[in-house]
Parts: sequence; structure tokens; C-alpha cells
Amino acid sequence: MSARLIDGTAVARRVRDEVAKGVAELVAQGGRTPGLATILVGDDPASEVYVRNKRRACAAAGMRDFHRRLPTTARQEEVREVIAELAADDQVSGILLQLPVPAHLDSEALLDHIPYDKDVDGLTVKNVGRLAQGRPGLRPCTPAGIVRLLDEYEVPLAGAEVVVVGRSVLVGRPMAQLVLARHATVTVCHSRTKDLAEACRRADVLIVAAGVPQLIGRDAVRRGAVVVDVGIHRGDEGLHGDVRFEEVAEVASLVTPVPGGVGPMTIAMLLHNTLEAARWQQGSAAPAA
Ligand SMILES: Nc1nc2c(c(=O)[nH]1)N[C@@H](CN(C=O)c1ccc(C(=O)N[C@@H](CCC(=O)O)C(=O)O)cc1)CN2
Repeated sequence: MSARLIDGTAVARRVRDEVAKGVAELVAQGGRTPGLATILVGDDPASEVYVRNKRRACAAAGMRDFHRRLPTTARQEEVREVIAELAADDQVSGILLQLPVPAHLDSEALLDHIPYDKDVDGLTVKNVGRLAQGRPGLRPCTPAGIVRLLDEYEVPLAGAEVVVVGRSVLVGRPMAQLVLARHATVTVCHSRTKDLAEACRRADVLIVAAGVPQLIGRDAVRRGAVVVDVGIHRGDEGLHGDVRFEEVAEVASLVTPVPGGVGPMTIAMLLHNTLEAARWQQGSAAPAA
């Protein structure tokens, strides 16, 4: 392996420490303690783990933890009422609806009941629109975490060719917008891209969020490129990503591992967003772009 590893666990720890310091400062200045409300509908085992970890991280950063658990059979109206109750509570700075929700629920309609200044996932139409327009607002945690990782490793974005594989609302689309805001030249690839490997070989920075195990191999990576793997798949031999790590690490200059790359940044940036949201609600400017 010739690539250097991007250590997401270490950077996430730094972000969480910064947030804990920020929370302590806000409270010392007489501000309200930031509070995060997580909503979990159903009993998806991975979601249970993610929400538990979010709640623990929130408490460790000195924030208040509000949690609502609803059964798989919960109706749209019931979830909406829970969101409305949390929206009206000024102790709650951030509201997060864990995804995916059970199939009978309309997640987009639910998300849009979250007030945009409590939307710590950056998924409401208002925050998505603010991002598209390059205006301040709350940004989705995983792509914001990837930008932070690239900054920590001094990967230049202005003028860089960035290829994003995947167009999900949670990662691919906001990822493209975030690097565009940093003056990258952006290509978004997806399942109908004609020659995926050829498109990926353009990349100085290749970000893979396709949700397809081990989709990207050595043939899709230009020598010296930076490769960010957002996939998390559970196999017999543990976790792996959307990238064939061993192959890609032979040609890339920097690469994220799975686990320990992008994943830990998702929760760290959620805490960051919750602190930003609390400051915003208490009179500070909207979170910077
Ligand atoms: N409302 C949201 N739902 C979901 C989001 C989100 O950002 N907002 N993202 C994913 C899941 N997710 C957080 O919710 C998440 C995924 C992965 C990790 C993580 O730390 N991964 C570790 C491996 C952990 C493991 O053993 O499984 C890693 O990659 O090192 C944290 C959070 C979907 N839903």
C-alpha cells in the first residue's frame, strides 16, 4: 500500500473536543445549554446503534439529550406531532429524524416539519435551498464531515476535479454542492453513467457514495488521487466500503478506511451542527457556508 490513510477517528475526536469547548463557553456566557432531540421510528438494528452513539456523544459534549422512540407502526400524523412538540420546545436546539424510516412513512414530508434552524441534518427544503444558493445554513453531516477531513489533510479543492459517485439526498447531492462552493470542478456520476471508471479517472478527489459494495477498483483511480469511501457494508469478514481498498490504496495518495474514515465524522458534525444551531437560535449569525 502506498497511500496515506485519512484518520477519521482522530479528526472526529478533535471536532468533538472543539464542540465540548464551545458548549462550555456558551453556557459560561449565560447561554442555554444546547440540546439534541433524536427521533427513532421502528427497530432497525443499525439505526438503533447510530442513535445510541449520537445520544452518548451528545451527552459527552455537555449537551442535553432528548429522545423519542416510536413503534414501526407509527402513523405519519403521530411522528409529525412529536416533531411539532420538539419544534416548540426552546430547550431543543436540534431535531434529527433517523433515516431510513419505515416504508409507509413519507420521510420528506416529515423532515419539512422540522424548523430550518433546528434542522441539524441539513435536509429540509430550506437548508437544501440555502446550500444550493451558497447561503449560510445547516449542512448535511456526512458531506460536511468529508470537507472537514479534506481540509485537515490540506487537500486543495479550488480548481480541483472532484468526482462524486452517487446522487443521494443525504450524501451525493449536498457533497457536490459543498465542493462546488469551494470552487471545485464537479462531476456527479450515478447508476446510468456510461463509463464510470473513465469518469472517475478524471478525479483529483474521488468521493464514492454509491451504496454498492466494492464498486470502485484500481482501474477507476488516477495515480495520486485522493479517494474518500462513504460506503458501509457488513460482510462475513467485517465492514467494507464502496471501494476495493487494497487495490485503490496502491495508486491513491490518500484514502479513507472503512471503518474509521468518514463514518465517525457523521456524528462529530452532528454535534457541531447542534452547537451552531443553538448559537443561531440565541442570536448569533447563521452557520457559515
Ligand atoms: N438522519 C440521518 N440518518 C442517517 C444518517 C444521517 O446522517 N442522518 N447517516 C447514516 C447513518 N449514520 C448516522 O445516522 C452513521 C453511519 C456510520 C457511522 C459510523 O461511525 N461508522 C463507523 C462504523 C460503525 C459500525 O461499526 O457500524 C465507521 O465507518 O467507522 C455513524 C453514523 C444513515 N442514516
